[in-house]
Amino acid sequence: MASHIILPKEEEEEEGLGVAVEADHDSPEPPRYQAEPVPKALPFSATCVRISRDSYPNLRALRNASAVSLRDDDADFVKLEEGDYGYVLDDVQHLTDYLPELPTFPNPLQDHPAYSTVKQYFVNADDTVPEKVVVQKNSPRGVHFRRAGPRQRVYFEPEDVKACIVTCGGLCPGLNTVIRELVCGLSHMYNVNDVFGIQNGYKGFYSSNYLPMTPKSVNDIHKRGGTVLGTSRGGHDTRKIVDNIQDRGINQVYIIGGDGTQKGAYEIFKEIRRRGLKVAVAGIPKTIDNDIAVIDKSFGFDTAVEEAQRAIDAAHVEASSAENGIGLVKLMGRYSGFIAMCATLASRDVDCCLIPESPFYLEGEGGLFEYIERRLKENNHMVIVVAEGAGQDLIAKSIPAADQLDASGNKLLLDVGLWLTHKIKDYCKSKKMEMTIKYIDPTYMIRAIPSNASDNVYCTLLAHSAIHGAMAGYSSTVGMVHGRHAYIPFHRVTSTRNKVKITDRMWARLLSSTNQPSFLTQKDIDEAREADRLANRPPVPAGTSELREHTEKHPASESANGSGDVQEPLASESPRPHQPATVFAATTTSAPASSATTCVEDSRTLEDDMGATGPPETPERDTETPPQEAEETERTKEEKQKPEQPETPERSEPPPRAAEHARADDAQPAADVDTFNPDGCTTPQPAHGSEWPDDHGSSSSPRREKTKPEPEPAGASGKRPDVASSSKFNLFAFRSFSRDKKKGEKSGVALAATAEGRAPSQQDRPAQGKTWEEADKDKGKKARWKRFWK
Ligand SMILES: Nc1ncnc2c1ncn2[C@@H]1O[C@H](COP(=O)(O)OP(=O)(O)OP(=O)(O)O)[C@@H](O)[C@H]1O
Ligand SMILES: O=P(O)(O)OC[C@H]1O[C@](O)(CO)[C@@H](O)[C@@H]1O
Ligand SMILES: [Mg+2]
Repeated sequence: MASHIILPKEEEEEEGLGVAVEADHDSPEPPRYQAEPVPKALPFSATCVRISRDSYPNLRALRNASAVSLRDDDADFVKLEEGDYGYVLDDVQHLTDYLPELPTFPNPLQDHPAYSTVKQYFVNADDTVPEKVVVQKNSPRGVHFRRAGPRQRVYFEPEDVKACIVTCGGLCPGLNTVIRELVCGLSHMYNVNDVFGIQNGYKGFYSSNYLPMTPKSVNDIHKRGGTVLGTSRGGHDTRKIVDNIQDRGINQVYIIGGDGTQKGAYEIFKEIRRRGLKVAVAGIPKTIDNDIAVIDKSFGFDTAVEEAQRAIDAAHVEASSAENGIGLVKLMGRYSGFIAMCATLASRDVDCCLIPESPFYLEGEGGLFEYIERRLKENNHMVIVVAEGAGQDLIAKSIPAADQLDASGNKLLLDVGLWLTHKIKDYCKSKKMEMTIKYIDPTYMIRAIPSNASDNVYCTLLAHSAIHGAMAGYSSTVGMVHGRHAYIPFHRVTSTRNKVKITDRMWARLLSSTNQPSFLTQKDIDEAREADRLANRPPVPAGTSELREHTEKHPASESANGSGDVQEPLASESPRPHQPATVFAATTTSAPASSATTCVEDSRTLEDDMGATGPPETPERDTETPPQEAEETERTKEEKQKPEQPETPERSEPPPRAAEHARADDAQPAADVDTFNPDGCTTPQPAHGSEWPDDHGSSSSPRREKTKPEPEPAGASGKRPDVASSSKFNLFAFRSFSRDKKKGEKSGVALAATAEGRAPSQQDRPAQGKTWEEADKDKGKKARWKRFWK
């Protein structure tokens, strides 16, 4: 009888693919691995084709490989391996890359009573995880990452391992769980008992005693917030750190921290490699802001979003208990507004969410003040959520303050919550509006709590993945990519930052959930699209001159080369004209429901702008044409074709504003098409790779108590129509259009006559011997010929 062990997805394995320890519990037990003659283990990396980006021979593969710009010195550490069908592995560093003759040992897990019963517990050495799971026919395929997990052969004997753990940067729920699971995992899985804690971040390597850690000493720490090891910013001195690692005989370094910390880990690894030390470096990404690139989400993020609900609930209670009450909640998010966005979507009590990625303005049509006034009139109260990095450009204008940096070089932010509170108060006073505003800042309270159940599980798996990787000789960051754990090269997570994409579906869902104005001008939208396009450009060759040229050309992508710590929020420099864009890409407003043809074309254009390389109906491009060029050619083609389009009433050019409406509206039905995701992770995704639930934007949630008035028809009052309601209007229009079209399939001619308010005449009837459908076709043909000769 086979034993039934229910495994988390990470451990599940397709039969036959893995290198089985036990192929089948019913079959006689196969001989133990060490009983067989052990071939000299050849790590996969040793078989890799090492390709520098300067000399990359195949442009197509290069384009598919990466949208990441690299610094020259980072390019030396890139290990790309090409396979068939555009497969590219962006591999991680391995000890044998610089110490080729290292001996290997059987993994002690094979004799472990807990693990040896598990079918195929060891991952196949060739298993990889794709960076992109949603691709189009002609779009770049992205790269693959090495799958995390235990290997059959390891590069350390348990009794030789001396491991250390350090936590750096800001706090985050789950830090203690990761520490605990590293200590327990090393001990329980690999019999490693020499584990030390480094106190107070990077500087602890050279300025504090190392703390011995045992499973017993860490047993309960996951129930506490913060980090038992202490943390700090600044103090990264690569040479001193590696001197200490070397002097103390440490050979596995586990580094838990955010983007800055991972950059530090990379520097440590490079120095270790330069010195030829047999030391594995494992980075475990930590950030409450969820701003680390590539990975689905960072640990502690779920806990933070959950805890933020309590603050939002309190704000809602305060606001709804007062006349014209406003509850304002500030949440963390220096450059990325994920916590604010997800807490807003989860709560349904929020009327407005402001994040660093989406610039906003206060006064004038479509501004925040106008919206507040309207919302209070409609509902008597409102809740605003603001991410700490939002509106920094606006504050800087009204409170001139010298830019200050923390010890790690991060910009210190001004308190947007306090500033907004005063601004709103002043505005209401000037309008003689009675109101009460309560400002809640729960930021540090959220960060300080222990992690919730799902984060605890995630932390455990991350710790285990890190241990398996280090034991197998890899140096990398670990993380979940589309629900599978992977080893990700350091350069991948340090060269870009994960941000909310305001041109993506998730932000559109938020806008339609809150009904807030998008605050975006057409310029903002264009800039955001351009940024998306740049993020999806082919990689920049490592050659200095080309890189420099590229960086000068595209300053927006500067942050992508990893040169600067601070990345300004998108479009923050642009002055905020008091003219709102009347649309937000895929969600907005009212328009004539007739332009179905434009619908197809424009939604395609939208997809193009967001990084897709072309519509399915376009002929396949020459694979060697760089996508930017190809895209431009495509656009030029389209533009050239435009004047030749027939001047039917549906296709006549609307005035600029109406054209925007039409474009956004027309994109609406196509909004179900997933937007292209050049970074592999624009919005955090739930574990197991499923899409975000599509009903985030639904206003019918039982939790949403407030009633929203029915939208006025577009243009009726000259006011900007509500985003969500007008989207529904458009969806309705689209549906009725489809219904009509179906009927028209029976007889468009007859239908046209009916629409004109007359019975189908003899003229409308099909010619003798012809069906209604054939008559329709004939009519279409005639019209086309007419247009052609014209
Ligand atoms: N480019 C870099 N090179 C080497 N070390 C760095 C670099 N950037 C930051 N560090 C070091 O990493 C540590 C943590 O950095 P930082 O304070 O920016 O926090 P973080 O890891 O980004 O976490 P978070 O921002 O989520 O709180 C600091 O000790 C800092 O000195
Ligand atoms: O006050 P500290 O410790 O510098 O941390 C504040 C920063 O840390 C973060 O939580 C990132 O870890 C940011 O959201 C925030 O700006
Ligand atoms: Mg950081």
